[in-house]
Amino acid sequence: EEQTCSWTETSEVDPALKEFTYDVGDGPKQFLAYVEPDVSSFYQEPEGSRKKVIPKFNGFAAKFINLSNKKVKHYWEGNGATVLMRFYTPFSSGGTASFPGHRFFFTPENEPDVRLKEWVVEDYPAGNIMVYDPYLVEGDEEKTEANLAVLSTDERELYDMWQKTLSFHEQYRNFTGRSWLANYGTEAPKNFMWRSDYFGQTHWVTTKETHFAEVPPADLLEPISIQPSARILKDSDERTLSEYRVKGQSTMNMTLRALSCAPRVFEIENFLSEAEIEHILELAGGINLKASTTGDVGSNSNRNNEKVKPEEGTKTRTSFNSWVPRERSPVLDAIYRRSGDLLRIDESLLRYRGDDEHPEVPTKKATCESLQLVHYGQTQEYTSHHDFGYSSIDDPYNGARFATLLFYLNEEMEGGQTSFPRWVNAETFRELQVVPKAGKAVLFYSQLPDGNLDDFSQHAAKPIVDGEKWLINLWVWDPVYET
Ligand SMILES: O=C(O)CCC(=O)C(=O)O
Ligand SMILES: [Fe+2]
Repeated sequence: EEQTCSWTETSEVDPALKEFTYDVGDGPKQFLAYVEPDVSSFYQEPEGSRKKVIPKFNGFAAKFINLSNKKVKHYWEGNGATVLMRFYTPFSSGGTASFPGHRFFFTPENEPDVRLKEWVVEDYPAGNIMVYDPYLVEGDEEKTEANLAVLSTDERELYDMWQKTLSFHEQYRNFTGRSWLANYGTEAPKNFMWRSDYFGQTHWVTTKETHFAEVPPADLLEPISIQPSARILKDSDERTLSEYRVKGQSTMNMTLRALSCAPRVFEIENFLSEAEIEHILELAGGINLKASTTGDVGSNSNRNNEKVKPEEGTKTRTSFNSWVPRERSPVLDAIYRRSGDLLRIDESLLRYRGDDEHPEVPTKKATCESLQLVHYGQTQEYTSHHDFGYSSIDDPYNGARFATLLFYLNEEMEGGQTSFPRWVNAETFRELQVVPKAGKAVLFYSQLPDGNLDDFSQHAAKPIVDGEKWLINLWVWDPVYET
């Protein structure tokens, strides 16, 4: 068989995964936890030869947990203003990117003056997880148990699941130095993850989805079928609209280059061709972009936790965006297939599937979101945030965003870099900045190889100083996408 990527499949375990023993109350168990390697290894140098530089940026993910059977309101208090963030349904969690010293509080749903619990965010990682538990009497199990008697059996089950998660979190943090931001029981990602062992590490992967050399005529760019049976391509099948692609090329190589090891960030030059960019921007011309609404890192359980409209002046995201489904055009479908090859994720996982396609995956739905088209004008930005959210404690799959692919559609704007302020390195306290270049893709993972959410994946789109920025992004989930 012809080799299609630089990575040979082996049973080798990622050396950053270390076994530790924990106990959440039902006996000792083993877990393979991600332990951040010594920074020297990122430079391929002997252990201890380099020292990690503490970044100037001191923000991180603050996760709030409502361990009560009542709906509560979550407020942020800062800069002299009190801002309602969102509602939390019973036993749900949510979060936001925060900084040491920030103040938050919970109130009952209809009593804004009653503060059920207040927090001042501490340093990382101590300040990661904020719990409101009205039943707990510190150091008195008997009284706590008596208080818990008000819970129904179902509520008690959720409460106990949270207790296991919190207990695991503490043991995991003692072992790894990081907070456990996922639910207890979350497994290692099912999807393939490219290794990023040292700066500049490269991987290559081939794709049959070669570049479009010209934009096909409009009548060939109509939406395609969503029927799984119409989507299956055998290896030997010709790719769609091949007469408009680069001539004489049946496969194309893509090279991933590691920009950061913790978090794992790669750049891929020339992922999109000029013609593909032209097509996407043409589509964009017919799309009515809306002001971006995301501001606080949500829990995935949007069905429960209503967000509230961010107040003017507190928006973390000032760009405009729109969702573009994969089936919108055959060229977009090709870009999804190429993205699947890049991530080494079967393309069928990135669309609605037939019964015989990946029956081991518990849903038929795509495990990714629609492409998101984003436009930033002068001064617009997306302040530091995480792409992940928190799955509900009773989500049997613990689905969460896994990887983000950003595709830049233009270049030479001033500002507009994608920054990773917490990248682990031994040289500078400044953020890692990726400069947009037309056709370039950036890949980063929001999960760690042990299934935890990667707090260090925090990133921002720097404000546009001059010009504008166009980009599309693709969010891939693991193991399933649930809303
Ligand atoms: O615009 C960028 O460079 C980053 C965008 C981003 O972080 C997002 O859309 O989640
Ligand atoms: Fe993002």
